[in-house]
Amino acid sequence: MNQLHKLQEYLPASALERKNMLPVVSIASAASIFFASYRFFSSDQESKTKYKKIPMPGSNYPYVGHIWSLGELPGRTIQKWHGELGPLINLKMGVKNWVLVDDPILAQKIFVSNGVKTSFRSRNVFTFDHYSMGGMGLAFAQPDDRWKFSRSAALTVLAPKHIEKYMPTIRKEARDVTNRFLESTEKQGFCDPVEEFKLYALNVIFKTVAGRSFTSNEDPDYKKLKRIMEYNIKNSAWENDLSNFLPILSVYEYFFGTLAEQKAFIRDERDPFFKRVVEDSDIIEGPNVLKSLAEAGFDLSFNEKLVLASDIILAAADTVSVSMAWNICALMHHPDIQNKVSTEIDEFVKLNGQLPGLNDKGSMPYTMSVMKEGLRFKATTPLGLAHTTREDVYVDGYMIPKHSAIISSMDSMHLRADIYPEPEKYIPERFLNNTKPMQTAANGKVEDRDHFNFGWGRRICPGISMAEAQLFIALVEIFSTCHILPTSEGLPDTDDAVNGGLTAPPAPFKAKFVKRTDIRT
Ligand code: HEM
Repeated sequence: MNQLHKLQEYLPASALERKNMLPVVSIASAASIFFASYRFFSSDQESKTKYKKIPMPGSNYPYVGHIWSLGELPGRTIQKWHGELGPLINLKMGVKNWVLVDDPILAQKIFVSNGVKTSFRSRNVFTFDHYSMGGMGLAFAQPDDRWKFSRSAALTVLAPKHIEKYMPTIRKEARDVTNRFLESTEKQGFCDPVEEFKLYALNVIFKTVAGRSFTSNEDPDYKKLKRIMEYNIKNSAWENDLSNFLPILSVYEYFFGTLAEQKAFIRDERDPFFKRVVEDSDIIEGPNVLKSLAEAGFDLSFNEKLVLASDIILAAADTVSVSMAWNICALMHHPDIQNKVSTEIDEFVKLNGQLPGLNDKGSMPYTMSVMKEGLRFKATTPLGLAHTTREDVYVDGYMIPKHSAIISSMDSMHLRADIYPEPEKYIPERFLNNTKPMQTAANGKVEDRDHFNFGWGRRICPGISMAEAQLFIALVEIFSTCHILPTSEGLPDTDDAVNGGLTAPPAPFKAKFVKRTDIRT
């Protein structure tokens, strides 16, 4: 249960009506709001009145603002609010100001044209102080010189030419997960794609970063790493950082006990595990990202390497496994589309005598389109990773006050009918005219982007090519060998998602992976 759920149990929405609030809570909260208001309103008052007001949804309770109204899947609620109020909306999240955008052109202006002002991260105790050891690594560091150095290191070692080195690993893991699907279906009549893709994604990224992999999801080290990953993803989400939004709650830290527990988790679980990863990476045979850093001339301290390794594994594993699981969930509803992918692969094999590899993506437009449509159909991170601004930002007649979190509403952006006709339908053909590599599309003109899952500007995901390699090769391995069928329980519900913290995976579902008998050679 996250902090928000705990608090909502104690304080249901009805208790938040102004008349019901305890005076003491009111006074303390009012003090917090005053403090926050001072920060917002210290922005140039005069210029503020000249700018268009950013619409705000009505369900805004006293003191807590919109926190209570976001629901179990905030991305969905926010999508509804965008539908009612337009491409830019303003939420009051306790003392924090959130501005959300679902129009890519406007997002480009905010995150890219104003990138110098809008590339900060919020400074949370867990992510900044504990997880990133005071701003090391990439994901939660502020965009200072240290971050720039780590980012350039990551971009170098994750560039396509380096990824070539990891292709045998990706291929092997994709084959292994396919075999596990088939075996599990044979043994018990079904398999669990959400869980199996976790092992696939963690194995690939752990082998890439640290040179090691796991043989099964019973391996104690695998269980430990999975726990570290899940804990970090969950605790990096705003729902577990409530005292940042409602400072009054820091008084009640004992109520949650979360900060102390988070600090202990990093100290007692994350750090020892990753200390070993960094130490072993030098002596383990074969290529790995940590070795490549030194080979490419990036001299990072031990702790910088530890946080960077943790960042890459954390950012890569959950996102890739969630994206794959959603795509399979959608494809189960479309046997015709599965067949088209299989046919494209068969034709490639007939011509070339082998399965397509990374450099053959150009000959596989339909498979590329399926990969992209999977990412569009269900956004991996419904709210991306929030940026913050330290100065007022002026865009299209609006003023975004300094210290606001700026969020790309991924769910909503990917379901805009003006960009993606019939957005609720899974139609890979919509990408047949845009099959360029996702890295190229993401860094090109905004009008030519395929989708927006990898975020924006200076903080755009540095792992796009690695993600593409894993998603593409997994599709190739699976559909060169299998059909995916529903079990007797029926098809999975493509609307049934789970709040996983930063990501929103599909609710667990069962599938039958059956060996193809129609392979055309
Ligand atoms: C489908 C897979 C993936 C998705 C959807 C995804 C999405 C994202 C998003 C939305 C961000 C935040 C961008 C922003 O702030 O605007 C991000 C950041 C990041 N991603 Fe990915 N990612 C994926 C895979 C990967 C992989 C495979 C790696 C590494 C091998 C990776 C490494 C990172 C890192 C280190 C950051 C932090 C960058 C920074 O703050 O400077 N990601 N990713």
